[in-house]
Amino acid sequence: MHIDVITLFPEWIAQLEQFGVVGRGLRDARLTLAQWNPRDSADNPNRRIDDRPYGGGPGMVMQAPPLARTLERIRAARAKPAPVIMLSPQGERFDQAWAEKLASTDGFVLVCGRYEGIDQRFVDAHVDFELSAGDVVLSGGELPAMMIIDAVARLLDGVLGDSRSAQQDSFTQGLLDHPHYTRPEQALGENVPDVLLSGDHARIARWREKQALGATWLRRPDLLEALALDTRQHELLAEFIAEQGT
Ligand SMILES: COc1ccccc1CNc1ccc(C(N)=O)cn1
Repeated sequence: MHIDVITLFPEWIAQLEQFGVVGRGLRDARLTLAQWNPRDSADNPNRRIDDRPYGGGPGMVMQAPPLARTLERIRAARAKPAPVIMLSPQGERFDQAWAEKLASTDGFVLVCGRYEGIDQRFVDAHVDFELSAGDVVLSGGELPAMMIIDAVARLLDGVLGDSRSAQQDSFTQGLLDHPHYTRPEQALGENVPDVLLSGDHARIARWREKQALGATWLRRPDLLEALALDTRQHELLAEFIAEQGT
């Protein structure tokens, strides 16, 4: 998996190699990253790559030609053409399903805009997907890009310690996660739920699924709508709801 990132702050993206499981994945080359600065493709001595918006208005817009030349350099360096994804508040919401989709590709290009945005002619000519990290306006696409890189890297073989299937991430099977506890057994004046100390793995799995169903019902009923719960899950959720009143 190879990810090319077009960004005005290449050293910021390169920092991903320093930290955590994704950093190790990068150092072990489970996935590889390359950063491309559009300023290196500027056609002026001041390396300007933005200009004032036609039609007036505040701020600056990233110009199309330096971005297009940057993409040409990426194409020349890469064997196969890869999908071009631009991060923007106008994009489709990035979610775990998108992470799974991207993790099954050979790689992609991430375009990080700054300023008020990117000249629409670059978007029309070269961008395959516009993705958004959420309904929030940021100073640039770099943080959403790093979020995508992290979410995808975790899904690649050899990046997470134990096999990924052992890491029941929340959103697995479309539910929120169950609560987690660890030592010490007494902490902040509270104990650990007895079931987790019982050693009864079937009972523990049942409790965890019930908590995941309950948390989803309480916080994200929209996710629950999207799921076809089986009979057992309906019974577990009913039990959770019945206990809510107590
Ligand atoms: C006004 O900013 C832009 C406008 C257009 C493109 C890029 C930017 C850069 N900013 C971004 C980028 C992404 C997200 C997101 N929600 O994923 C939020 N802000």
